[in-house]
Amino acid sequence: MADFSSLGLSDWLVRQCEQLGINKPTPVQEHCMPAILQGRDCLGCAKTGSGKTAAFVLPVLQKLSEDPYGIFCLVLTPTRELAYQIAEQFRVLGKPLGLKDCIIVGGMDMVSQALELSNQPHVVVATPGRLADHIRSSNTFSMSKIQFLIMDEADRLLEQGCTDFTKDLETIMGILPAKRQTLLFSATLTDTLQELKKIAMNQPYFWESKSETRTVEELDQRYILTPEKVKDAYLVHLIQTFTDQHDDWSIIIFTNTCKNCQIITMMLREFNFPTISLHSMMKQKQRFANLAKFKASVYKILIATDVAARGLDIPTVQVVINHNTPGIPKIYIHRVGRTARAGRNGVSITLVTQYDIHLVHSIEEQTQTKLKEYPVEEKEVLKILTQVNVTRRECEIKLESTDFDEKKEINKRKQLILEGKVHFFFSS
Ligand SMILES: Nc1ncnc2c1ncn2[C@@H]1O[C@H](COP(=O)(O)OP(=O)(O)OP(=O)(O)O)[C@@H](O)[C@H]1O
Repeated sequence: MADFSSLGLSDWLVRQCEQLGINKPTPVQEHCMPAILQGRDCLGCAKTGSGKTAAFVLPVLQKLSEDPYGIFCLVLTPTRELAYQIAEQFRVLGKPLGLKDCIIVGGMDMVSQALELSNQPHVVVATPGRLADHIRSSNTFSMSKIQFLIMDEADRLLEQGCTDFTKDLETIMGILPAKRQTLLFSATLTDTLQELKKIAMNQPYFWESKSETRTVEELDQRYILTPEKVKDAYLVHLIQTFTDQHDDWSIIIFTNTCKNCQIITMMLREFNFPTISLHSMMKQKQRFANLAKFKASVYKILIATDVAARGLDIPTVQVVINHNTPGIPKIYIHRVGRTARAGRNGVSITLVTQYDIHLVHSIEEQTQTKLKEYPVEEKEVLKILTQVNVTRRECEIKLESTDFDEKKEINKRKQLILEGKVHFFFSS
């Protein structure tokens, strides 16, 4: 198997990798890095936790060290937390270079970001919306000489989901030079491959990990069939069992809405579980603070919406619980990919109601994996059912007495105004 030197990396970068325990290239690194170093565009599709970030960070740092200037590289990514994580990889691996990076994401102060942008950082890591805002509102920085455009979670950036990046991407592409290298990475590129090939036009090198399944072998994928009303009791029972058995485990629980995320967090706290939440209705500083506390294992349980489904790399996460069955198999692949990363083992448990069975079938079809039933002592679950449901109801009432729904409405309207769909702030 190749080592990093034989792939074309300089000794200083190989040493940096070794310091981080990155000794042998993973397949996505082994295949994509030489192509990138040769100056080709690259589309890399490899499973979750397989080292895609280093597959683009390392060759960019290598090229940057040969001809350092700012702004050399732009990385786009769909979520703010992911932008910080990617910037950190650049910073740690690029330390000997004195790398200057700059993170441009929504929810943070725009003035200080503008100042940082004008200081010509080597690498800018951004979410599309905020970067497009800067481009529209200021002329104090130029990206006309960037050598690399990287889209991490590229399929998400291009798909027209609830957050549609199309307009912002058009604005960004408008200021980038045509002569550049474009690198696109994701665990789920194939659905949007044709669109992505239009962005990476420079004879793109395409690499996809060959495997029968789309999830990693180290992941034990389970389901529990449950009536809707018993879901929370199963959840409490599962967490109780895991925390009784393991001191060092962290758990991520994915929920379908911000409100549900908030209620489940409140409910689990009533049962004295060390729980913290992450969703888009929270202030950005709070989001970062909560994630940092979870990463540091101050809190062992993170309740999150799909804002945390992609890319986050937290090695202590041993269990992912899907409180709802994801309607889109791709979302399932990213959610369960928060565990069993970099060769570690992990378990995912999806709570499935009778109305979700067809969703499980399409997940199984897409991932080419059969989910196995997770054995649970039903008697134990039924013992706590009433207490759990009463606690949940109490939490719902508590949340209703706050301005949570009102805030949600205001956020929605702000979004519509920003998208130009409404031109004034009306009151209902
Ligand atoms: N060659 C390597 N050897 C060992 N560990 C590695 C190697 N390359 C990367 N890693 C580690 O593997 C973990 C997962 O890498 P990374 O976050 O880049 O995965 P990914 O492929 O981007 O996953 P996702 O699709 O979920 O975003 C990280 O902690 C990273 O430091």
